[in-house]
Amino acid sequence: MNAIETSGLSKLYAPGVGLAPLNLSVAAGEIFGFIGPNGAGKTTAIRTLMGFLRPSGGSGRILGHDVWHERVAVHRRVGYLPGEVHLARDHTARELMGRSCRLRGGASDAYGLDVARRLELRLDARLGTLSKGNRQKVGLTLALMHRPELLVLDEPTDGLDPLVQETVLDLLREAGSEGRTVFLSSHVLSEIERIAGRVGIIRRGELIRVEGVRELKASLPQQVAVGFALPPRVDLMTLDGMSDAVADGLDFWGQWRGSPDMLIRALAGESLASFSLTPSTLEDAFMDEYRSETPRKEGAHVA
Ligand SMILES: Nc1ncnc2c1ncn2[C@@H]1O[C@H](COP(=O)(O)OP(=O)(O)OP(=O)(O)O)[C@@H](O)[C@H]1O
Repeated sequence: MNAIETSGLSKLYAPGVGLAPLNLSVAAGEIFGFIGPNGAGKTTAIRTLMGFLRPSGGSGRILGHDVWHERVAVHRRVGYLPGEVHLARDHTARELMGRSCRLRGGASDAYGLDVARRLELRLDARLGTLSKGNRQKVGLTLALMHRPELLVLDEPTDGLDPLVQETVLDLLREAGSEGRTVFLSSHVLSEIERIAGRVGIIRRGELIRVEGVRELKASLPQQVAVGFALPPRVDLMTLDGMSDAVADGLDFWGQWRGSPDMLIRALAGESLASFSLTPSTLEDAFMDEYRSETPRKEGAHVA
């Protein structure tokens, strides 16, 4: 059974605004990254999946439960981090964790305390006095503490400093290696690239691409930069697989699609001062997707 399965699940706030029919399957044990620019529909999709928004059409199942009709069961089984963490100001993280354990029939807080320690969370501070980043740490601890089989996280590293961001990525990787499923949205493409196996790109309410991170990156050209020590005999521009090439004296830049072997063989008899072949990042893939879009009318983005 897939951890997440949707069939035409949609949420329209107004005609053309919101989430277009979404068909998505996320297998148990996957780390799936959900990426898209501001206003693309990530939070709408996540809140609809969690049963906080009533779907306008279609259906969805989380761990086998209907996302709307069985949302109580979904909430019991999923570790959820909302995009904005709202907490009772007068309580402390320790109190919220205690309450969460009691609600689960006296579940242990041992792992939660470990997560809180790793995130350097101040357990006894009044939540109303905490900074945005520290509130985020509380939200993360509450989402992770019962080792749920599915984590649904809306921008988990938002507002955190780089060291804590690293810790969050470690925690999510660990969840993945324990066979648990992680579905996270992020603007920080480099972090999705480092932990996710697959990504879905959402644009203007529509899921436009779902692909493995490796495949997505492999489909992109690599950036070539060559500095020749002596005038070259080879004309790199004519190589099959080279595009967007520019030569300036002894310097050459271009985009290479193909195996590095071929390029290195072509350069074998040349005298080089420098050579680099830089793999594309998820950021490049994302920008590529966005550059290829045809402009549509502002405000009318969902079919
Ligand atoms: N309650 C609402 N009522 C009407 N329109 C809304 C509502 N919430 C969101 N929208 C609109 O739905 C679209 C998707 O918004 P959503 O917040 O899901 O995007 P997002 O991808 O999460 O954006 P961000 O990255 O900025 O958080 C946007 O056009 C937004 O203005």
